[in-house]
Amino acid sequence: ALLGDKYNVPPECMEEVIFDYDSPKDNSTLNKDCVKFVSDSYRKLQQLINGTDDDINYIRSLTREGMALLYPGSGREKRQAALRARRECRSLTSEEWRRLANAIRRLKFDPGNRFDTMARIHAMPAVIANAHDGSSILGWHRVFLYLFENALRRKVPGVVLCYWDSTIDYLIPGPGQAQSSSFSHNMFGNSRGLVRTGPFANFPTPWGPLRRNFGGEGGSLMRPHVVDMIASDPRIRSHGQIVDGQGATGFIDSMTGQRTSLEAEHNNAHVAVGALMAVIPNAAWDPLFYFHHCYIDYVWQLFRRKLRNRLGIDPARDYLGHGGPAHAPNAPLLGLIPGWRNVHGYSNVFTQRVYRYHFHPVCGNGCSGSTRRLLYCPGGGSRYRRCVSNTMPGRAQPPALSIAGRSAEEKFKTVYDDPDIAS
Ligand SMILES: N[C@@H](CC1=CC(=O)C(=O)C=C1)C(=O)O
Repeated sequence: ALLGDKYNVPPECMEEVIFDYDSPKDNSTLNKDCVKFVSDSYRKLQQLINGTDDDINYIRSLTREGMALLYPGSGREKRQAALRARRECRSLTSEEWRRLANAIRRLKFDPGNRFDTMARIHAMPAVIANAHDGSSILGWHRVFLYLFENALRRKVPGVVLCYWDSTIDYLIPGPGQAQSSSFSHNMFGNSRGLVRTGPFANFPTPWGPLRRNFGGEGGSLMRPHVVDMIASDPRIRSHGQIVDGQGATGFIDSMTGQRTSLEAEHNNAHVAVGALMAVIPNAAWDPLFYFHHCYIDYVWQLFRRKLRNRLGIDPARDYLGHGGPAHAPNAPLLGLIPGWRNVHGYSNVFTQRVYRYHFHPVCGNGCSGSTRRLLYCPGGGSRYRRCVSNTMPGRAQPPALSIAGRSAEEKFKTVYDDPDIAS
């Protein structure tokens, strides 16, 4: 378990990290060295993210709460709740989506603007180096999404993040991706220019009102066959093949013969959305960032599940440290939970104790039970045939799958064994 790990917070200091040592009642009983360890960690964090006292107090309470949820059994936590179920955003009911979008709006517009506090963590130079272009990208963003989700749940109890499976938009035939129902007022808002529709319309950012530039800067949405390879091809069996950075190898995309990785595909989707999303220090100001990263975390979970169930490899022990010193296994996981090292982002604890994923929308699960007519099943093929995004009314395209989508499904149709992913 993580708690006993020699690189973690000293086990005798867990109480101090998790619980509020500032309260007079508790303070007398705490180990003074641990109190120092914790306050030093937060002081460093404050310098790192250039935060105000107010920011840092907020992050401090968020990380404490996060630790207490991750480690039930330390005595004072609530009874363990059911795992949060993260789903594809378009399969939420209108009411579920409204509540989630509202939580994001409140995080942004309630006093304190914690939405921007979180975005600034992702933007700091040392964090950028730790969280991109190497092994730690996956774990760093997993922990970040977890804290962000907890922040949303403080605004609207019970909300759970959803993921944007952009392969569903990729599969729109012809040039219709920018008119995908993802970019309607019902979902993420328009894909080009100032975002004027949907719940994030006119979101203020340090670079002016939120804008997107879909398709204007190159890139590509997530490609279905690449996701299917990561999820199921037994030759992709090491984290070194799905991240970038020094020492990482990637894998050969069977369709193009080019080398790629999950990280590279993820970059391409950032660039496809364009504007703020295309630039690392700006990206987390577009709420789409969180839905896209939730999908990357989902695909990582498919990969982890393959490692464990099909290849007998514990994903938590496959932290390889590609990408240079900031990605070394025991280098600090910056900007998040004090005392954590990069390896801790690969822990199994999140999907064992906090959340699980619903399988992405395919014909065999009724497009994940979606009722909002944002998706359709193209018919034919196996039950794992992906649902496809509708385009906005009046701009409908004839339903047909791209060649890439169809051949990938034929090749990998038997490999998704259990449509609902427990851990
Ligand atoms: N800068 C990356 C894309 C990108 C990656 C990120 O992780 C991000 O947050 C924002 C953008 C590229 O050009 O390929």
